[in-house]
Amino acid sequence: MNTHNSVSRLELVNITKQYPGCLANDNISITLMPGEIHALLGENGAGKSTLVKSIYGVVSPDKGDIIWDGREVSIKSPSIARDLGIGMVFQHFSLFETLTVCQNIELCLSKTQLVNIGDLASRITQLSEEYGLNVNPSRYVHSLSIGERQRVEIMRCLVQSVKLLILDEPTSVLTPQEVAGLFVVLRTLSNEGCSILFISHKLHEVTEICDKATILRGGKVVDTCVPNEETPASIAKMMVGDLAEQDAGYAKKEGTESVLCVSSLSLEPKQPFGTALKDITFDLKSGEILGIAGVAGNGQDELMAIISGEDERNIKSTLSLSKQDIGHLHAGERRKLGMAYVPEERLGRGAVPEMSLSENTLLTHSEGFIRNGLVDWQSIKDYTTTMIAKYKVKCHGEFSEAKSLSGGNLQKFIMGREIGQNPKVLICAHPTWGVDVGAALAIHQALLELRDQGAAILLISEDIDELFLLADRMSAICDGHLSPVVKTESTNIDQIGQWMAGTFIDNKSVSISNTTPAQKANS
Ligand SMILES: Nc1ncnc2c1ncn2[C@@H]1O[C@H](COP(=O)(O)OP(=O)(O)OP(=O)(O)O)[C@@H](O)[C@H]1O
Repeated sequence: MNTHNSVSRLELVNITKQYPGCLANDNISITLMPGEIHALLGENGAGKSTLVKSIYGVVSPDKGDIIWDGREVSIKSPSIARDLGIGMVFQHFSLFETLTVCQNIELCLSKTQLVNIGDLASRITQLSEEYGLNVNPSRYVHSLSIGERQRVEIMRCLVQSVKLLILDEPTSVLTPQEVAGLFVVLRTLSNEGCSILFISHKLHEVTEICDKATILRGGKVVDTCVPNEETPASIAKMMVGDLAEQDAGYAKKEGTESVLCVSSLSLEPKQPFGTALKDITFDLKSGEILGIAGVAGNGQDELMAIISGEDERNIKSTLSLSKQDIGHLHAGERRKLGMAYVPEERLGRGAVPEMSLSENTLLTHSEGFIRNGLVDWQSIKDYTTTMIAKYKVKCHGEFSEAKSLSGGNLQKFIMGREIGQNPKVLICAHPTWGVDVGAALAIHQALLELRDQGAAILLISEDIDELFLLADRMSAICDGHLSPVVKTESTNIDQIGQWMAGTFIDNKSVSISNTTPAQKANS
């Protein structure tokens, strides 16, 4: 940490925010010095996002003071926050999909900032190289993967020369190499005097990068610590009270008969900057978890969309479920055959923000809740209530709108809703994105139980540690090619890391999209 002077960068004094029926922040006081990297920790629903939204002017606190560079300020809107030098990267990104990266960044800059910057596209390219972000200013946001969108959000803050950068779970969608790259960026910013407020559930990262941590529970500060004097386990204990048992490793299983077969699947991308799938062949067996690792933007989205039926193009017999061709069926028909699906984007694709949790349940449970052509609302409500209890989803009840849930709680709900259907095949991206340690353990166990009951689970993730923990067989995707599929026990992180960079592809001239500088150096 480089504390350039003794005046604090940001001081929060007794911040309090009440939502109907929920005291989200209860008299929270925190001080951040210039250059300090400060972690904000706590289980799902502890009040972290609400607090940082108050700093960024998205939420207005009912009570409390914000002192910025030694003077009291009232941050009534994000533009005021940005003018002060506060930048924020949200859990759910706020980018316009139909605009380019450059246009998106331009939108949040004032006229004066634009004049000072001059040629914005060149500035983005320059910062991209300086910080190793690999952000192309002319690409359309709709063509970018989640990981790439996050880098655009970070770029948006860098362009504005921020003095405080707030990151809400920045690493949950990044590969190990990208996380390492991000940490280099954060350390550089810290050395330049920029303070960083970092929300994360990945405690080993907190102990690695953060100078201080504040732990919230039930909207209150319950503890503070210096992370590198702690262990992930001791911090977890501060967060959730009694220590959640750490994942020590689960027994690997061998699948039985093939349930989902993908054979020689080649497909042009639907989006202009998407990735073509190239001759993908694999089978997913009953009673196994198959993990597919990959750097964001290498065909994962396209593969998930075509398997789930979200991409409605008819791929004929290249896709079969229990020996029945399903390439021509739409998503609802595939669900009826026993397929469930958890997309990586929870708000918007995994759940409709304005609908209640019960209504969201109905959307993906085509079977079971319709009787004689009528919706059986009581059964839907009962099912939703059971899932809320089972996965400890913090909300007011089945009637809560999806958008009122904290990110981790919505993820728990979506996972529970899909697992609860006892699907034959579960296609799932980032199952524990933004979920706290205790809940991640519950989701892991639910996935393993589902596997042990005979379900076939396809896990597509950038979290390589989680893939090694859960998957029985592993593979990697690069530039739309799928690597060989091997037993997890017979491979290691190095090999999968190399496959993620495309070393298995015969044609050496293949372009590796979205690789970080570190990966390029390795490949
Ligand atoms: N707009 C809203 N209306 C009602 N309640 C809300 C609203 N936004 C948040 N809450 C509630 O406030 C509490 C704190 O939510 P917050 O999003 O701050 O938690 P969090 O610590 O960031 O959780 P996570 O780790 O899951 O992101 C939760 O119980 C949440 O349901």
